[in-house]
Amino acid sequence: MLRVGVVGCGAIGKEHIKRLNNKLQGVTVVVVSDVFEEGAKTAAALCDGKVYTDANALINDAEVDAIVCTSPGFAHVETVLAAIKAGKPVFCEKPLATTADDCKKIVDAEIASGKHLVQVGFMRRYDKGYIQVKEALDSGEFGAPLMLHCTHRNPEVGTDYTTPMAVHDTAIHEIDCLHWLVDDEYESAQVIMPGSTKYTHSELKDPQIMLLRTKKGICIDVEVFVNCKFGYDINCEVVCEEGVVKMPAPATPIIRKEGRLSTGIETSWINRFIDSYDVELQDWVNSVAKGEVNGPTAWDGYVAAVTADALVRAQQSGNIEAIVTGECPKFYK
Ligand SMILES: NC(=O)c1ccc[n+]([C@@H]2O[C@H](COP(=O)([O-])OP(=O)(O)OC[C@H]3O[C@@H](n4cnc5c(N)ncnc54)[C@H](O)[C@@H]3O)[C@@H](O)[C@H]2O)c1
Ligand SMILES: O[C@H]1[C@H](O)[C@@H](O)[C@H](O)[C@@H](O)[C@H]1O
Repeated sequence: MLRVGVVGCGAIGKEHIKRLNNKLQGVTVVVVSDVFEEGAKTAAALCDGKVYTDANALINDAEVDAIVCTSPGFAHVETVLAAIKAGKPVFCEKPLATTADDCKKIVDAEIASGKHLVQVGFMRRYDKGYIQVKEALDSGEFGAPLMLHCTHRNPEVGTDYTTPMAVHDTAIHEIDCLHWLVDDEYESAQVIMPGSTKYTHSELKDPQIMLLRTKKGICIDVEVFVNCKFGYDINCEVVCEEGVVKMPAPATPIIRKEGRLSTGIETSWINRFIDSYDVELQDWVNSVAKGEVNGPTAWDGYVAAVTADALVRAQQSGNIEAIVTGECPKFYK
């Protein structure tokens, strides 16, 4: 039985504690920590776990075999580096860190440790819909992919959410999964800002159109609209030489009522990707037992952060910005 400690007991921390303890096999949460003690106590009640307010105490607790890091992005680097230092596997929610420099520190520390310890929570690689699109593209039946049209819409975000977060908190999911989908690397980034919705504030331009070009010349547009009001709406359509492949949305009943034909739209990430989180974390638990990392690695987290940095520069400059990640180290091949 893998004994896990969870660092950060907010929204997704509590979701992961429940799934690790009640749904998944071969794992149990024994300790939780949060800088906010009351939050940690509430989460501990979900798993009958021990409580710390200091993440380092949790990481170095002899009862903890592996760590799940679900604190805010800015706090990830410290926890992941401490886990590597302790020689313990760590599943880190996205983003791995909020800057490429911090992700590089994690990559360097993991390579120096000589052990594969870090997995990043890019759960879309485990999503049934994206996997179906990938299988279709990999079959070669549709020819080469030429363009991707994507949307990432949230009903609303908190008032502390700012323009760069549209990249490193939200579009980071597309940044990771789209180049994986088409098996290519990014070359450049650009951001176009339409007029903003009345539901935003002075520190957040919303919506934004993010454009990515890959080395093979594939052009990707991602609409990020985090106060769209109507739902949690994730779409991805790949235009190929010989057809178009569109990701299916999870099915909901089709209703006929009062002269209207309608179907539901998810309103939260919790439900939209609920199956992906289960599959992702079960895969992590299984691979940790074998001393492996099967899912997205620290290098994937670093590549995403370099791309995110270019998009943030593009938000500020209005120009096309280069994306240069360098060669993938042998350790991750
Ligand atoms: N994969 C996904 O779809 C997905 C969905 C939601 C959130 N996330 C990611 O999960 C992380 C947490 O997001 P959330 O929505 O649960 O945030 P949240 O604000 O609800 O929770 C964060 C928690 O961490 C605590 N915290 C802050 N600093 C800490 C520190 N240094 N050490 C320990 N705890 C600390 C806070 O008190 C809070 O309880 C973020 O990185 C976010 O991007 C991923
Ligand atoms: O942390 C959340 C989460 O990653 C969601 O999947 C994304 O849609 C939100 O924009 C982000 O704030």
